[in-house]
Amino acid sequence: MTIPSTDWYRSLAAAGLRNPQVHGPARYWLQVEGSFTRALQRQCTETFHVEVQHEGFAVPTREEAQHLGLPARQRAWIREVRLCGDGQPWVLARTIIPLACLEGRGRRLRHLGNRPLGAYLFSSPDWQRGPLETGLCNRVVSGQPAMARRSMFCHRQQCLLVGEYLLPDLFN
Ligand SMILES: C=C(O[C@@H]1C=C(C(=O)O)C=C[C@H]1O)C(=O)O
Repeated sequence: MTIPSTDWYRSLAAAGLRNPQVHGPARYWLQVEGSFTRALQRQCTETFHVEVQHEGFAVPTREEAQHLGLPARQRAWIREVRLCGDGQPWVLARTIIPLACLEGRGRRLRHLGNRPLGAYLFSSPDWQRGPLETGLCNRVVSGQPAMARRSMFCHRQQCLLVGEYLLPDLFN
C-alpha cells in the first residue's frame, strides 16, 4: 500500500464538485474534528495500532514544500504509517516534519516509533491545527485510498503537515 499522488481542495464541498463520493460514507472521516487517532480508537471493537512503514530524512514533494513554505529540496523528517483497527489497515498517514520542528522538545518527534503522533500533538496545548483540506487521490486502484484529508499543526510558527488517506475498509 502506497501513498498516492493527490489533488487537494480547500473544502469538502469543493472536492465534491469533482467527485461526489466525498459525500458518501467517507464523509464522516473526512471531516471528523479533534484527534483522528482518537476517532479511530472509538471505532475499534478490539485493538488499535500504528505500524511505521518508513521514517527518516527525505525530500518532500514540491507541492508539500510549497505548502509548508520550505525551500525546494530541503530535507525534512518524513513519517509514513498505517493506522490499523482490529488488525486491519484503515488509514495511511504521511507526515512532513520540517527541521525547525525537530529542535528542543521536538526531538521527540523522531522517536515516536509505533506511538501515534496524534497522542503527542493533542497532549500539548501548544499545537494549533490549521484548516482541514480534502484530497482526491489520482490513479485509484481497488483497495487503495481514493480520498484523503490533511492539515497543518503549528507551534511557535513552526508547522508540520499531516495527511491521512482513507482505505476503503474503514467505511465500507
Ligand atoms: C494527527 C494525528 O495523528 C495521527 C497519527 C499519525 C502517526 O502516528 O504518524 C499520523 C497521522 C494521524 O492520523 C491525529 O491523531 O489527529
